[in-house]
Amino acid sequence: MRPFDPRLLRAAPELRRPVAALTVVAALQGVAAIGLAFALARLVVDVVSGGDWQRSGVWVVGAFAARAVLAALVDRVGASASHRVSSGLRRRLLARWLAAPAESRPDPERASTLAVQGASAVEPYAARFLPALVAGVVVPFLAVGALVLVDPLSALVVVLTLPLLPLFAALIGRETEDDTRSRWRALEQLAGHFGDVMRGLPTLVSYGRARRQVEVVGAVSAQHRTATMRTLRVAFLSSSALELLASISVAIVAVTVGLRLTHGSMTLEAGLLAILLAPEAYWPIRRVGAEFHAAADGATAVDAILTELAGATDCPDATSALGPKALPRVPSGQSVGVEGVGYAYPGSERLVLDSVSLEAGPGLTVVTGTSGVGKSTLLDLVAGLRVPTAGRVLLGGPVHYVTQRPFLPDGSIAEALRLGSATPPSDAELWSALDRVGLGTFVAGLPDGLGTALGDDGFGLSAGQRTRLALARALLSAAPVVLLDEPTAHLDAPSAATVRDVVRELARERCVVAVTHSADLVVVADEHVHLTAATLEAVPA
Ligand SMILES: Nc1ncnc2c1ncn2[C@@H]1O[C@H](COP(=O)(O)OP(=O)(O)OP(=O)(O)O)[C@@H](O)[C@H]1O
Repeated sequence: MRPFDPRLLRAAPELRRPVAALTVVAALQGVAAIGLAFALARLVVDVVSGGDWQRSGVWVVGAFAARAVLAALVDRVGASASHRVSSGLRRRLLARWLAAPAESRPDPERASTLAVQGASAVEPYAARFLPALVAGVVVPFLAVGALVLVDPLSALVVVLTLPLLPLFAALIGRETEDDTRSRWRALEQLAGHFGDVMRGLPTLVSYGRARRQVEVVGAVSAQHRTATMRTLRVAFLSSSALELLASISVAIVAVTVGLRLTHGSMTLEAGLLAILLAPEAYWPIRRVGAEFHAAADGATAVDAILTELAGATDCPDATSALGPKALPRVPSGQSVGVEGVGYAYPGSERLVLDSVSLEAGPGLTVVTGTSGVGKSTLLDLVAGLRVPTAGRVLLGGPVHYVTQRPFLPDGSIAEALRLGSATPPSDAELWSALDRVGLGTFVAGLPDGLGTALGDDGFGLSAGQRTRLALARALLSAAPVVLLDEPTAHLDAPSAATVRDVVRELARERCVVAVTHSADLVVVADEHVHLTAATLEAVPA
């Protein structure tokens, strides 16, 4: 866990300007702090000696005002940079995961922890810790420089004691590192377990096992709480240690100044200046220590996010980087070629597919096979979502893939339908596609029609309605290759017949490969291939 990782400036270019601005503002803050010390010392001397104290008073007020304005500026720059950085990192993480084949994506718990809490944890890091770090590097140099001119002996005391602060901070920081990591692990576990429980809640309730899960979630939360308390303890200890060290150092300066004032070997103004300037050298470093603990999660998250992004290829936007583009093309637009493909899931030696070959041209090709034989895996490979361990996939053009559980975004029905089209279809086209899949009357009967909001992942629709909505989306897309995974699953007989007609219609001008268990769909297919444990066999019509 490094206080600052230069990779962050490469991975989040939106941070470069704020960091440059913060460096300039930190230098100005240093100048204002030194100016304030000079003005205060002058004011005291003027008051004591009966000089022009009003003029020094104006300087003091001016320096205070400048410090306040600069502090507000730091807060503003930090706050706006933090929002831009966290959303930028989140966007890049998602683009990376969408562009990568399924095998090289992190598991869902890690992905959600990184993209949600991880990216958010970067906000205090960018908004508070980075400004403190920049000030911690710039201001002490200016303060010591001014002190050298005013009182070299005090400057020597500061130069000798100042390095102890970062040294102590680094030693305590090493302790924090393990605690913060274990806190993140506990958080990932908690997020993953909680997600699993929520998904499986209906099953758990029906088997009477829900109560047990409350205990398990409680135990994982307790682990997270213990790790958090440990981190906080170290943070408080660190702040106190740095505070004590800085106070002792300033006290040494004050004692040497006091002795020299008593002996008359130093003027009152120089003595006051030395006592006022010395803390200016320590406080920025103390603040770095305090903010580092507040932003320790952010530093760990930055490290994890940058490591994750380091595996990224150049992918300007998520959709364009999806698999099929990268795959070799076959001459005809509406065709798919699978040549000797083999596939084993990550972490498993077992080949789900072994030397499978398939050629599909314009028209409807259905793939059948017993449950679990690898049909969906084959479609994932053709869609480019997974990378074959052997052989290759050739594609005629962009692919539109309707999975068994199609994704519907949290938005309106119109947005869900327009998701798969490069040029957004008109409302009339949306209605026509809905009519063709038999959903026109249902959507027209909804209070907001096409504008009706769907919940996350199509919440509010039945499984069959979701499948038909996804099929309407396939109709609206211009992709010459359409892959369908069990398009007639979850449908009653009349709806299945409607979907069969739509699939046939799709197959008139495109290459449609449909995985199915439905004999009715097999009957209307142009080609039928049957996947057995290790191979695909053409079935005569
Ligand atoms: N994420 C995964 N990790 C490991 N193994 C998997 C994973 N997904 C599927 N499998 C295994 O791969 C094999 C093929 O699964 P696949 O979903 O492709 O079968 P399928 O023929 O489509 O089945 P169905 O007709 O029931 O949908 C199965 O034996 C399954 O256990």
